[in-house]
Amino acid sequence: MTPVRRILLVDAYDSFSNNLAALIRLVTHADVHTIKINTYNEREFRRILKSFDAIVIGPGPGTPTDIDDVGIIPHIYNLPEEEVIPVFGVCLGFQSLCLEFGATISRLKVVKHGQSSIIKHHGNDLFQNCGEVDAIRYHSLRAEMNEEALKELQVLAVSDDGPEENGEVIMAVKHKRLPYWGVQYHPESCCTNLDGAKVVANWWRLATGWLNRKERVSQPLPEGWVVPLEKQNLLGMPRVPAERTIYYQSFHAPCLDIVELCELLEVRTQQQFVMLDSSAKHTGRYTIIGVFMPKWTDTYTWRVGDENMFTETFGKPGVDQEYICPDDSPDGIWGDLASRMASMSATGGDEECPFWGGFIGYFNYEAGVSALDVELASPRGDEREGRTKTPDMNLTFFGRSIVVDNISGKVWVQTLEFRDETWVLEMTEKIKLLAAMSITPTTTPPNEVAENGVVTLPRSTASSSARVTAATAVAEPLFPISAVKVTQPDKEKYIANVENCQRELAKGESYELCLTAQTTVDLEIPFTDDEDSAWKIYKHLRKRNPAPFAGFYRAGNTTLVSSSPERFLSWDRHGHFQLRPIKGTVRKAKPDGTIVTRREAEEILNTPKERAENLMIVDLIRHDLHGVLDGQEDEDGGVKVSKLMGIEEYETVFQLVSVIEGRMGEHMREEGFSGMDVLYRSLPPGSMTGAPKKRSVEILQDIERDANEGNNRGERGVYSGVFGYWSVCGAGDWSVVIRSMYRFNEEFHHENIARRETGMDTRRERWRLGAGGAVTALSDPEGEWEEMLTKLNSTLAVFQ
Ligand SMILES: C=C(O[C@@H]1C=C(C(=O)O)C=C[C@H]1O)C(=O)O
Ligand SMILES: NC(=O)CC[C@H](N)C(=O)O
Repeated sequence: MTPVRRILLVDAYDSFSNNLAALIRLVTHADVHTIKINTYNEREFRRILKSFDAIVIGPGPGTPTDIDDVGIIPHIYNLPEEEVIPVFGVCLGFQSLCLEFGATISRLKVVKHGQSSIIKHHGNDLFQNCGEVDAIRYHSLRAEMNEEALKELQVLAVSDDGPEENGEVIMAVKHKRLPYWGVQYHPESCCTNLDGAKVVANWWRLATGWLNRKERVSQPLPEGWVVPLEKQNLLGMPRVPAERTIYYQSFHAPCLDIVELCELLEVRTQQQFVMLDSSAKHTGRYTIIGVFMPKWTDTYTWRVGDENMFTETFGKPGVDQEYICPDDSPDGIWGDLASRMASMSATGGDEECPFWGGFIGYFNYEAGVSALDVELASPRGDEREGRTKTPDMNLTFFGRSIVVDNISGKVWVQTLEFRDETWVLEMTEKIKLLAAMSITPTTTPPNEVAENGVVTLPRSTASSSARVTAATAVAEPLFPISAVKVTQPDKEKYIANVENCQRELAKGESYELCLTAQTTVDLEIPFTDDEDSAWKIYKHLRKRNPAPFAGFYRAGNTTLVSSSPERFLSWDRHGHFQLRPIKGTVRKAKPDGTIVTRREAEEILNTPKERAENLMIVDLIRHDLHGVLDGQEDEDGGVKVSKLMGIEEYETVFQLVSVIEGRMGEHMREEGFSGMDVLYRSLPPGSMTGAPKKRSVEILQDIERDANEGNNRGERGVYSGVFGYWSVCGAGDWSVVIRSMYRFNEEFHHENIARRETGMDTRRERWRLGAGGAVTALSDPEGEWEEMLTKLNSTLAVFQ
């Protein structure tokens, strides 16, 4: 039996390399190990190569002429004769091959990011038995041949971009003597056709042919070869059996009104209140309320870089600190959460109910950036206001909860606490009574529910127009206009930043950048008005901009009011994962006052620009999922795109939405992996960064820092983070914090005391809103500004 071959994938910090690894694994049946371009020095690298049969050099940001972008790669082509090893280069890897043998690297006149081209080839070598190759390209740079290069390299394929664009662009080469091949396009993209992916099989046939002729045999892996980091789980030990048992009551209450339910639970007067809501009847389905228990419910907050986590217990004065990690371990807080959850997992809940108790809260954008191992700009924006006041992680653990299925009308009242049955029974009675007193059924008839729990909206444009009109109708303002001061991003600055982004795209530093900007709303509220502003805003937003991932979170010094349409990541207790990135936005209201129909939206969203934007994120998310889920022993593991660029209708916009799914097999879960491993390794959400994620985050941090004067200093804060739950039953669901607003409860605390003392009649509070959009090479800066405003206005309109 021939031993299993080993392939080394050298990753240049790209967001598609795990897709490439998955494709190679599938096609070659070899073991694929991934290292970064700078994991090893030259000496170590050469030693390691002896254990491999071939190298794949992946795509990446930057240019092959810059050593920082390619690291170890050039050494691969300069190995002594006896160490030569077959190579397959993709995009940056292809360009580095061409550069090494004399080609010149220049910029494309018209860059190609997420767009497809027909690749012209002769059906030989890499393209043997390939029919029409329709392939996705992600590049700003090109390799151009000259006499010197043509002595060594043979061109195998080109694409003809036409004289208006780039003319003929080289798409594949091989070395004439040495076992080196490369392609400029991306065989691993989900939109490259099968003939385009076949080159990997052909390369492997050619590479193994060469290996056999040379009788090159690889050595065993070096002693102590470490498991790639991604394969270590946060828990660091096998799954622990559940110790707790949940007690619950369930009943049907189709007339239950969520707002009334929250008011029954005293949202108006409670200092702390937490709810994940589904106010639109598609995608989202459940409303989950975490019920605070005096002296019992803990809220955990943490700041990036801190060794301590803070714990605040509801109804108890003071804050406790707990040591969690040394500064240099990025896993610290995440590992800590995984252990906490392991010790709290429970059994005995209703299979139908997604949440049985557990953590609810958010990780902000900066928490995600640090999980990606990118250093945060310093100093942090709020440093002078006290570090604990603006947590990057803010989670509350709930033993008591109420869950409402907004489709079937089923309600669960549950507790994880010991001897807490009385609370469950009393709460059940209260809710039944509340529902009985309600008048109109608020749930959707079950026949609109698809099998997967996703409800499709009616296609009728007439009904949608009516709804938009209602949503945009001028209502009584929530706060008197004179009490509201809005500070919006500066238009010129935003447009200049779109252009800054596009300059980076043209250089090959990124393929797509999700640029954002911050808006603040300062309110002056009479001391006599004791109705809580946050709840007032939420109720309004719930009606005005109903959203599948809406929610309200007030704990740990923060109030977050969300009407997000975007699921980031969900997982169920059986290891099924789902991500639903949105990219591509059309505003429904036209400037002339009429409404965009679904057909018109389809026309706008079916353009290369919008589809490219969406595709890049789909490929990026596949990569994120592959990163954790690949290499499982269970056969049912894997990643698939179950919906590509569907059009979804929301209150004020149409959006292009894709769905990517994956499965974590039982074997992995037994080892101790959980949904948190996937969440941790997928932050921040790719739809809020662009691709490749790491470089894009770095670029955006620079660009946005410059844009955000005032106390944000380029931080996105809760906006762009994720908001959701991780339940003791093993399930989780997290949305992207967009179309949302938040405030830090203690901001102006001292000023407000002074105001009252000096006899002023108003108190101050500041709400923060972010908005943005993906910038690509095809973006029109003015259009991007408009798109940002459209998104901003979906929430800002509450104040106008
Ligand atoms: C950046 C925002 O939204 C993101 C960007 C989108 C786009 O570029 O079309 C769509 C949804 C979100 O992923 C926002 O709402 O502020
Ligand atoms: N996808 C890639 O590898 C891109 C390579 C290079 N950064 C370019 O833009 O051309």
